[in-house]
Amino acid sequence: MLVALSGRRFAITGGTGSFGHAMVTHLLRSGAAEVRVLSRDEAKQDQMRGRLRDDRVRYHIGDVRDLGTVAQVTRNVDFVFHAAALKQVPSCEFFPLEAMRTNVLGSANVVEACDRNEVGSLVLLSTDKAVHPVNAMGMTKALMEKVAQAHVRTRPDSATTVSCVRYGNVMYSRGSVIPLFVDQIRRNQPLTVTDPGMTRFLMSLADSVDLVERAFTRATPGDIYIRKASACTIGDLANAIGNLFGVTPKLEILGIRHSEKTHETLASREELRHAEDLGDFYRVPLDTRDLNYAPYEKEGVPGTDPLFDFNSANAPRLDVPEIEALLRTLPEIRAELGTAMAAA
Ligand SMILES: O=c1ccn([C@@H]2O[C@H](COP(=O)(O)OP(=O)(O)O[C@H]3O[C@H](CO)[C@H](O)[C@H](O)[C@H]3O)[C@@H](O)[C@H]2O)c(=O)[nH]1
Repeated sequence: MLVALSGRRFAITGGTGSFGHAMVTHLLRSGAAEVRVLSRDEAKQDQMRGRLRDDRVRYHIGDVRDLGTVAQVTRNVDFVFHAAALKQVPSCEFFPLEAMRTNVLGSANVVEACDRNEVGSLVLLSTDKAVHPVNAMGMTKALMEKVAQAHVRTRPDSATTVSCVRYGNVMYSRGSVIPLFVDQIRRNQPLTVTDPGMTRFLMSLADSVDLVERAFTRATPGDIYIRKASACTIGDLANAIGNLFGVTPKLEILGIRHSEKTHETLASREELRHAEDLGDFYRVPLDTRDLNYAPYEKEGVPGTDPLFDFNSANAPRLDVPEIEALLRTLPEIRAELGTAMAAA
């Protein structure tokens, strides 16, 4: 139960996406007084309205690219979670300026609106692809983090605590590889694996929501919260999904896709140098040193970088049975398995 958050008012940008939707559901269960959902797609809002049937949710059509819209949605709310983004790697690659407009300028609007409306806490959703970015999606998310931090540096008197949470892959999110593999198994098709040795962090939606809650209630301005997620290889993931459905899947190897990394990084070694280890999480605090040139040239901090980043190759590695167990906790997989058993 979100004791600190119960009875409060929230706004969520991108509230109809997988992550936003899980957050809205969690906040309603935890006693939120009002949850405003800002998103562009009226059909998805309508579906969500039908599913949730809760008068505490208020739906706003609009785009984070418009400051006026965001300012209106964030008036008189206590907490804002910013999840709206262009997050498909290929579309951001083809249209990097569109990614800039939504992920960077849109995020700047959200920060500005929250500051003006004196929102208590704003949490921005980032991704492992923002660390040492190789594609436009990751680059714009990295800049989003910088926009959030620059705000904290330039407006230390702001009433709003601005922080970021950084995630790896959220399991079963829309358009991601797990629902794709499940669908391929259902259709009796080979599983299209890019590279069996490729690794990704795995996080359930429930764990993701938990990290946002922590940032809402405990972050200090400029923090980046990172969960120490476990990882797996894509080959093991394919086999684990096959096992769940009682098949030995055929793999069709595609090769690494455009602008894709073999391993993802959640925290760079430069960040780990000053990160606070909170058990299940890292807190990367803002470097608050004055950025005027004189102190920049003269004031260093003693210390050495650790040798390694925290990445999906050296993170705790889940084996096939462990991946199976994790997959079984997902409501979507349970529903799929129930249907598969009923059909058998
Ligand atoms: O047919 C496929 C599709 C994907 N993969 C592999 O499966 C892994 C996960 O792929 P996803 O497409 O599910 O996820 P990505 O890592 O490409 O990126 C996803 O996770 C990111 C967070 O890290 C962002 O949220 C992003 O929008 C989202 O697509 C990757 O190693 C990918 O190569 C396959 O093997 N076969």
